[in-house]
Amino acid sequence: MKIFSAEQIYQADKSTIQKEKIKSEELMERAATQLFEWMHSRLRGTQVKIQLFCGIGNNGGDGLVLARKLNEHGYSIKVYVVNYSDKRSEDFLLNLERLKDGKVWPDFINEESELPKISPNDIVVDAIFGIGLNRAPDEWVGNLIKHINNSRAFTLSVDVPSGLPVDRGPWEPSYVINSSYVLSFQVPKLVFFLPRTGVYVNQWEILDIGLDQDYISNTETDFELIGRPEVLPMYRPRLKFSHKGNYGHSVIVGGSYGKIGAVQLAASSCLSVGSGLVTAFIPKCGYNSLQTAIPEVMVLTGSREKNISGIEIPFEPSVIGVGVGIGQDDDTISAFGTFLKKMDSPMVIDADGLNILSQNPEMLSDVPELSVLTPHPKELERLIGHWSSDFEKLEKAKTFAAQYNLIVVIKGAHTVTLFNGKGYVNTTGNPGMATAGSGDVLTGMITGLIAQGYSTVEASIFGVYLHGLAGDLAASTKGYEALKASTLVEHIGSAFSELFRQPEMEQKDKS
Ligand SMILES: NC(=O)C1=CN([C@@H]2O[C@H](COP(=O)(O)OP(=O)(O)OC[C@H]3O[C@@H](n4cnc5c(N)ncnc54)[C@H](O)[C@@H]3O)[C@@H](O)[C@H]2O)[C@@H](O)CC1
Ligand SMILES: Nc1ncnc2c1ncn2[C@@H]1O[C@H](COP(=O)(O)OP(=O)(O)O)[C@@H](O)[C@H]1O
Ligand SMILES: [K+]
Repeated sequence: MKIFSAEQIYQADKSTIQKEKIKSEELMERAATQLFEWMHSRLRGTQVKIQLFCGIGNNGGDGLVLARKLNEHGYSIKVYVVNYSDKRSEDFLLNLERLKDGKVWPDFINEESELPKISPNDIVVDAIFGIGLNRAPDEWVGNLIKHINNSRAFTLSVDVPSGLPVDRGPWEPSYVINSSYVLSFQVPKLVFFLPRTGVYVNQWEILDIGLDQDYISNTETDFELIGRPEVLPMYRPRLKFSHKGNYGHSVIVGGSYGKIGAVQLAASSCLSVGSGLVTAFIPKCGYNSLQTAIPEVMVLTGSREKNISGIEIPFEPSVIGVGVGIGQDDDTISAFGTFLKKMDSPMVIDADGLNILSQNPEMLSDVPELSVLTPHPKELERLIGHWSSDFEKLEKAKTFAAQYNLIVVIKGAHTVTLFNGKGYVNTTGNPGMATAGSGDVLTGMITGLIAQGYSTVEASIFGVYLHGLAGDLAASTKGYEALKASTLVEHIGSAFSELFRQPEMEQKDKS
């Protein structure tokens, strides 16, 4: 699903209004009717107190239309207009009159007003600011936002949490609504998925307000949300008369004394994702444990006992995944540098492989083009330097990826794969995956997919999605805390099956 910028959403709005020959107030009515139906279908007339806080722009206008409809259906409502500016939008004004026609008179809140009482049992509708927010809210508005947050009432945000800009970090982090649920119009917003801004969004849902489909399909976006519909077409089926030679020979290079488990995890996930053959290249100390732990994996050892001091692979592998547990011994660093110079087909580089690159940036130009780098945020910072917001991070990482023609997979709660100026935002995964070795599993999975003929960018997007899905399936039986990286590997098979589960079966499972 495409993730639009604010400008693109305004364009989609305009294009819909022109094409359908409707007025903007009709689009507002349509959007707010969706909000109302969402609430009504859940509340079914329950007499809970609903406090609506509406700004003076179109986000506030949506709130006023919602208030009118709730009132018409007998809900117990209280409407506040947060009067932060005298530049009220036309559709806001129109709907203010319509609300008054229904005998609902909002209270106007300004700098001098007392903060209204909000009980934790109330429902708050947050329609103060939408995507039009373009500067820091005034202090008194910020204080009202803090007051709403402190109330602990269920807070339903219209389109976006108020105070959260959609194209940058917030000016003042405490002046943003902590939303229990965001009903976002037509398209998800990038800020929902980034670590510093996603924290304001507990849950979100898209309401389809029927914006111009042609505009939506023909407009290129900088980011795309990756769900099942996006990954399914990438899947490469296994053929009936195929043999192991058809699915590639992966090599995992890594490990050092005390960190052989990283290779074990990467190699077993590489096999589980379908690589035809897998060989591990490790220091001697890991030989027995690895051979015992995974009989299916072949093992090559270097000349040293405790670390890798030279990388010699006596055959032509389909792909190499390098770096997990490899350490940063001086000899390992120079072995890695020499190895990069020799290699010209894309590889997957993780963990200490990335740290070696950060400390020896001259090696970066030897990394084969279209290789996949899989940093967690700390490793990324070592590669591209410090950032002051998620947006700056993404920009810097995009520039870095373009400079070396690489794929950069920024791991996290919503892993973002960057390639060719575009970001692919993953939707699977859970906090149970914040555990030792889960990154090693991802490295093995991406490597194993490339071995089978997936392009490196597809392997990254598909691998990240499948890795998160394996995590979600694992968490559904193990819970978050007990989830171990090896449990992820065990769930790769069911993650594949889950990809093809039919929607009817989902319905059945829910009942
Ligand atoms: N296609 C869509 O997605 C639709 C969007 N609509 C609504 O329209 C909203 C956008 O409306 P607007 O463009 O009117 O903007 P907002 O309602 O988000 O903000 C109101 C206005 O306040 C001003 N402002 C911005 N930051 C401020 C600050 N810190 N202090 C004081 N004033 C500030 C700006 O001039 C802005 O236009 C969306 O979020 C959505 O709720 C719907 O009404 C119709 C369809
Ligand atoms: N809160 C989270 N939600 C979803 N996925 C997560 C979360 N925390 C970590 N992950 C995933 O787990 C993996 C962790 O990788 P990494 O930090 O390299 O771990 P390790 O070095 O221990 O292998 C990444 O793929 C990341 O996206
Ligand atoms: K809002």
